[in-house]
Amino acid sequence: MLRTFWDGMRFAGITPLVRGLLLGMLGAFATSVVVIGVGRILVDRLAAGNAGFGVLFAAVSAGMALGAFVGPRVLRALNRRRLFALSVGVSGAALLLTGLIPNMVLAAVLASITGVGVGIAWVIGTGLLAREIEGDLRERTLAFLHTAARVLLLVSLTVAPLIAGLIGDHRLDVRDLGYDVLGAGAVLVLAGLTALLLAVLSYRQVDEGSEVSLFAELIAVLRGVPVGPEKEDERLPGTFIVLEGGEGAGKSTQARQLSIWLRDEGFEVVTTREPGSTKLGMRLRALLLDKDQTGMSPRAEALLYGADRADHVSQVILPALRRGAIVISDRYVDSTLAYQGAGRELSVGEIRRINEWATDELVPDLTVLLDVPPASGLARLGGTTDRIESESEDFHERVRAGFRRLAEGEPERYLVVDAQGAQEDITREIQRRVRPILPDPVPQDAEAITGMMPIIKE
Ligand SMILES: Nc1ncnc2c1ncn2[C@@H]1O[C@H](COP(=O)(O)OP(=O)(O)OP(=O)(O)O)[C@@H](O)[C@H]1O
Ligand SMILES: Cc1cn([C@H]2C[C@H](O)[C@@H](COP(=O)(O)O)O2)c(=O)[nH]c1=O
Repeated sequence: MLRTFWDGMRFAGITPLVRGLLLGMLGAFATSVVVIGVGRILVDRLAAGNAGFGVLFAAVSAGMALGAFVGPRVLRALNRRRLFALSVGVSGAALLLTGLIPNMVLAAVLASITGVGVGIAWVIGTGLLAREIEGDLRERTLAFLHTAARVLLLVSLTVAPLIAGLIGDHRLDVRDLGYDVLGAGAVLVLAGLTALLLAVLSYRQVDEGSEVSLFAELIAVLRGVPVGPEKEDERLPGTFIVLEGGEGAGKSTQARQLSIWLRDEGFEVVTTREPGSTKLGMRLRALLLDKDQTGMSPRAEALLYGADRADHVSQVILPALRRGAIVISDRYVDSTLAYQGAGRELSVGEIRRINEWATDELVPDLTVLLDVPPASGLARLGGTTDRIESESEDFHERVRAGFRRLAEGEPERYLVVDAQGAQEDITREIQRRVRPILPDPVPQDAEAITGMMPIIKE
């Protein structure tokens, strides 16, 4: 256990985000276990007995479940990183108040608030960690997190009651006013203050430095108004669909079928691909796939794919989406995350950030992952292979696993299809998934028809 803990400590500091997440998650978790640790002593002092402890325990657990399942959905307008640090702070503040105001009813309410904070922090924290770190490192970091959580549980069940006992209960009389200082309350205050401090430290590490202050963002969310200047992609009238997968998975085939169907349905469709859909892109494609460039440094490779994408987004994809078209792209950011991230073993978190910048955070409405064993996909291609196709089998296996992990991380935005099935079946499966996200078809002469409406003419 100690070894896992130590290993994790060494890796925990890789990026400020990971460090901030671990600090915050452990801070939040500590608040819930301290409630359990000294809860027994607290309810005895408040004359609430076994039933009181049961209520306290149930309040924390129910709060955690509520926070995990409902919190991020209800508060989805708030930046997730900020919501993370804020929920750590809320669980600390609730714990602090529980310690300061010794009252059973209030303790139960505050315990549930502590639980909600912990639930939100845990669910956002694990999600962001999974996105930020890859493979073995992710396993180690999660192992570290779980070991540290167990240590915290052990400490709060043994050391916290001991400290509460050592502090003891005292009565403070100031003039006519009396205040009961409880040992258990003091432990809760200390733990609450620690969690608040960790929330601040965590906030500093995880916040991306938005131009909108946390306070302004909170007020906007509570009032139900948009936070800061609306991002352009939230207002784009078009629909962005991406086909991803390894070599020979059938992306071009399915992109073609999809565009034929959508055109028949009356939509303007732009079919495009990466790399190589702009003038600059064509030159980058030639360079990237040229076998003479074997040995190109992985970072240069990732940046060149990013450069192609930046040009592609600004010159082809965004203008089409602004017009309200349906854009179907054969490959997008996930290809870099899978090929250069998983395949070349670069940091997926770093690649993601570079690409967020390159694409101005344009995210597809739907990504269809055509999943095929590399050997089968490559066998379909035949002929000569390019620089990337001729990579080792291990490389292509890592790429496939990388794609699948991305889809597992965001199941609502992906359709994963077994690409070994018959082409027609795959086409039908894609159509079934695409249909619900389509806008109402616009007739070709819509402008003329709209212009004829009397109310618009006047
Ligand atoms: N479901 C399928 N079953 C068998 N063969 C298929 C299937 N889908 C496509 N193919 C065939 O596999 C070959 C590669 O298909 P396609 O070009 O669509 O793949 P791709 O994923 O775009 O490839 P690349 O990675 O080179 O871009 C083509 O000959 C195509 O006809
Ligand atoms: C976008 C993108 C692509 N690649 C690789 C994947 C393929 O081997 C080639 C593109 O060829 P295709 O026949 O058009 O599929 O480039 C990559 O490694 N990283 C990327 O971001």
